[in-house]
Amino acid sequence: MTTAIPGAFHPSTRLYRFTILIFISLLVVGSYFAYDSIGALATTLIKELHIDRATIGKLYAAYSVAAIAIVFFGGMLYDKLGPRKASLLFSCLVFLGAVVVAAAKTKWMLFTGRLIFGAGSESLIVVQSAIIARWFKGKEMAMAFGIALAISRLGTLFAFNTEELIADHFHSFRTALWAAALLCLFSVLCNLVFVVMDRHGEKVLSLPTAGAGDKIVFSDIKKFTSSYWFVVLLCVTFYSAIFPFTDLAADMFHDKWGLPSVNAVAGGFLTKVFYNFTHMFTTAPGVTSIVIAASMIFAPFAGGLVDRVGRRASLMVLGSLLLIPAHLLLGITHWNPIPMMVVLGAAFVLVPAAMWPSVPLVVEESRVGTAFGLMTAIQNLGLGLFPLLNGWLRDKTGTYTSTQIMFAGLGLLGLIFAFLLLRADKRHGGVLEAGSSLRG
Ligand SMILES: N[C@@H](Cc1c[nH]cn1)C(=O)NCC(=O)O
Repeated sequence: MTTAIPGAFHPSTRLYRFTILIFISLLVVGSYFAYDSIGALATTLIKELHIDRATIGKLYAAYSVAAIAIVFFGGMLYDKLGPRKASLLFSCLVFLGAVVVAAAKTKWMLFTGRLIFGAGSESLIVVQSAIIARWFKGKEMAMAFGIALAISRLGTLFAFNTEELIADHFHSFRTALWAAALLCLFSVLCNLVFVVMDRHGEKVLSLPTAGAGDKIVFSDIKKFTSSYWFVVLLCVTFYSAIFPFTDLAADMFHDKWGLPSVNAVAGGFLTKVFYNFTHMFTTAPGVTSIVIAASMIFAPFAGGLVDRVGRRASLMVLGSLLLIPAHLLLGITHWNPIPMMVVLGAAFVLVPAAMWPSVPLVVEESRVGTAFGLMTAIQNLGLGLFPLLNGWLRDKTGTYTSTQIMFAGLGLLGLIFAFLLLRADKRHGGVLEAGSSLRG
């Protein structure tokens, strides 16, 4: 009798797992790009559509309202439909939402598009997290989350560094919004590759199939431990101090530091893109994207570190702490903003790299989709409310000082929740603080 040796691209190999990871990361690149198209184009949209900053905030709020309404059910749908059907459903919804935004002739159509887009996009991010847990639990999970975050955030980085350029080059902000829709279509195509690979892997490795989880009932939520709830509270305060800030940061750098929206340079479109990317420290959207760029470079390394040494709760304490001085200094001084943006980028590595992979460690496997869904729904309460407050405070006071103090306050709240998480984790056996060597 001969024993078959698995080939180099057998589903049990690292190569197969990491190839799947690339495609499930590309699955959300389009939606990350489209999400921040609005913030990246804020200065142009305000001018061309005659809207105020509060309306920019409202477009983000519309996204989050839809997400709050649907994302929890999206998590449950993942547990019911399984990764393939759920990801296809939501990536098509993302594409549809982006098309409606790009084609919008009225303000109401723009809001409808953001609602459809938000319903699909946040559910898709939940599905992405659950798929990573499916393929990487007990292996290189934090590193996988780190790589996925880094690749997904490519969408954000490109949005901030190309959207104004596309609008400027083609003399139309609408072309920039169509570029976002096109990238969402690319993500649907990446989804199809994932579907084929996941189906094959499921057969060969006997992975749990759709609907294998127990029936989800609302009362199950009561079974989540205090560690889970502190992770959720930290998630909402931490992300409220990052994304609602970047939504209008390009406008702040334009307004307070006088940075231009694009660097005017002669040549073709690609020359302009290349020049603006390599001079990102000199434009308002470029400086905004420093938070994203810094986080992208370090996310996979931070993930690898978390897998080895653990200390998830401690890293969340450190990351939350960094937010406070960075936001305060941006608000109350006219110092060069670049160092503060790099510090925010460091926080934006530490907390997410430790936080997202903590969820599968503190909830039962069959509840992972629901747990991510619930966490993302609650996160969106902040992602919906704080862009509104940010825009409204800026319109009312004429400066961004008060909004920066608000973001520093959110950092302080996050720090308190991170300390409470550290204490709760000690009571629950220290699973979050343990590294791979401790867990065996
Ligand atoms: N729920 C998302 C929000 C988002 C940002 N850009 C597009 N969607 C999220 O929290 N993503 C995780 C991250 O750290 O980027």
